[in-house]
Amino acid sequence: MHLRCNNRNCAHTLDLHERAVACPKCGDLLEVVMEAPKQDPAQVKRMWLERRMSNASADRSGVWRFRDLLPGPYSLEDLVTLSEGNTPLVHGLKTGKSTGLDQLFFKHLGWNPTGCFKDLGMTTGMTEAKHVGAKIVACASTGNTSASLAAYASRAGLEAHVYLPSGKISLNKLAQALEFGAKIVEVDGSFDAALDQLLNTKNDDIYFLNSVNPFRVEGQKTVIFEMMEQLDWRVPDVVICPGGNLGNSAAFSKGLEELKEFGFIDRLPKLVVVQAAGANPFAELWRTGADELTPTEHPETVATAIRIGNPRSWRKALHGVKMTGGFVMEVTDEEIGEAKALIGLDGIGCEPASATTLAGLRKLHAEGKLDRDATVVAILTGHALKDTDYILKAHAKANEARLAEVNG
Ligand SMILES: Cc1ncc(COP(=O)(O)O)c(C=O)c1O
Ligand SMILES: N[C@@H](CCOP(=O)(O)O)C(=O)O
Repeated sequence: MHLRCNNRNCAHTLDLHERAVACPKCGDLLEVVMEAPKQDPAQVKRMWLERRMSNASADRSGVWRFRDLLPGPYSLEDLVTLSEGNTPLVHGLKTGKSTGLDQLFFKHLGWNPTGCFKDLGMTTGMTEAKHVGAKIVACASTGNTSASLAAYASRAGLEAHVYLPSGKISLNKLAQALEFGAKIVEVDGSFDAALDQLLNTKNDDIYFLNSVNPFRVEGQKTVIFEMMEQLDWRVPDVVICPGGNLGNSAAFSKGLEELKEFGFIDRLPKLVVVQAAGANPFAELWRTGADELTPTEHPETVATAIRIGNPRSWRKALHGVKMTGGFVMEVTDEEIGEAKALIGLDGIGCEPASATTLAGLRKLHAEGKLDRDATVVAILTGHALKDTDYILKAHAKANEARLAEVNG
């Protein structure tokens, strides 16, 4: 197992535990090159399931029970874990009807310890940070990464610094970062500016834990392993997820590629990535077929988690979308709001960014592009209570409209 530059023309390799987030030769992102497990896929699948029944801390984690396809080896006592993962696949009822799909499932990653998928990448990233002797861990964030980093850092006994676009993140997420003891650095400008500022910080004591860190991607790819297990290894037709900084899309692509390469599955679902229309550089790249991504200078959307103009993992994500025969699309804030309300009425709930998935599916259905018999897994990335301000404002607006109707 080692690190390799993601640029196939460079393919520079580094030792697995070298502390780098970019290739020292060409500056592209790095990835962990995984080796096939020693046992055959059927044996590994059985082992993964059996671990769910075990009481050992490493096995209770819905990330580390897949450790045969994760970086390591780490001593099991050294894993920084909060028993993340093991999130359900929930059948979409009203939401299914609204998309004409009988087999619509939500993989709800918002039901993780800090209410977001970031925990899956943070357990692997923080374990590696501890392994290489880091003292300070840091990230830029639209809110969720900072909450998760803060929680896992306190679990690991490390100092957490979080760089946040001032006044631009949900207070619920800020409250989490404070609760878990992070040091807050407010940055004037967008998330992209905050990430630039952090990445340009010349401080060797700081260990970066945004999804540009390949160890984050490793944990997040286990979503695919768990989803396949829950579907009894029947490959769905579509996996649809929101696109912000594109760490998740990159991770899902890697998870799918490894399962296919190592003989766990024999075909791939289409990976569909949905962006908000006001923060859509990846959707634009897809639409125009350009070779390079042009960042959106002033990204704007109600879905603050994906208010991102310069997604760093776009090359990895593009590889995955192309490899699976998928595509990239965008939805408006209004469409996000309608979809979010429907997910709420299904008794599930999610934060605005997550609702891009259902909004995308509703759009595809309206265009006649969804097959009723298709099995579709929509990835919900954050819990409903992550952005209560959005919910209260949306309901105040709905009440005003109702009152206006009653009063003629
Ligand atoms: C709730 C939520 N959904 C979606 C995303 C987008 O994920 P990614 O940045 O991995 O594309 C983020 C953060 O970026 C998020 O916090
Ligand atoms: N939505 C994210 C943005 C950056 O996340 P990362 O996964 O690239 O670290 C957040 O919550 O900050």
